[in-house]
Amino acid sequence: GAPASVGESVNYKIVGIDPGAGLMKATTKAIDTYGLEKWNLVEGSGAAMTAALKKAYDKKEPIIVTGWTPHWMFSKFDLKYLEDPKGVYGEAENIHTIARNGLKEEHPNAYKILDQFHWTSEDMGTVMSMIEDGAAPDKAAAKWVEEHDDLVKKWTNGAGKGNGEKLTIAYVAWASEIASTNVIAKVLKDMGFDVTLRQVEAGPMWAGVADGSVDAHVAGWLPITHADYVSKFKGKFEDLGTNLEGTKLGLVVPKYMDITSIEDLKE
Ligand SMILES: C[SH](C)CC(=O)O
Repeated sequence: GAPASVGESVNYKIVGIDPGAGLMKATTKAIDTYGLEKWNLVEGSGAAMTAALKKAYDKKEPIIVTGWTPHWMFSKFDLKYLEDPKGVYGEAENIHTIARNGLKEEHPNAYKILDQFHWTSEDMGTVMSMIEDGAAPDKAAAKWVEEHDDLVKKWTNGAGKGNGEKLTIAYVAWASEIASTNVIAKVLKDMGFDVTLRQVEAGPMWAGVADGSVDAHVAGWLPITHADYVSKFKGKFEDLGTNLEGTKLGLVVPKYMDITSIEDLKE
């Protein structure tokens, strides 16, 4: 019969990640905005999405995933973002460091280090790739910190020692945040803080900072991606500004697929 449409070739499925991610909300909006009524967004996790991507890619099979930059998948696989002519996924965004109210007064040295934490997509990509290549996240972070003493010294500049002060940092198991969270945790530990990392979903990550059970997270995708969490917890956190600039979200496919736009999914 006629060659399968792209929808038929992937059973009208977009392979997503954890439901709390802003990327999932944006993709649900894209399905509606582009009139993709036959399509379904499959919930899962970052790891399940990359596993499905690898499985399809290795067999040169069609697949559409929710993707973001920075991510190691762009260096591992030959991928492209589908054009988003209706601008559902917005423009380039940034990642912010978010602290609980009171952190500055109670842990001024930790606050200063978190406030000064700032690196590039390339830096994050290096750590992400080490982890993807099999390094334990804390070992990859330690190696990167050791090799970037000049930059790390800017983060700790003017901050005193932690003297065993306890800090809890939450994160979601997105490849990007596994990398950044382990790096900042290593720097804080080297400065003498007793750091606990707590892996949670996106909602509980923001809620933890708001209720004070979490001291900070370095996973605030703003201004649009986490806008819902910002409005939900308005006044109950302090935004310390960006720790990384120039992120991107969207639908991602292997370059061997001959579609170029989200519009191409509509038959
Ligand atoms: C999956 S991106 C790292 C962040 C988000 O979509 O909430």
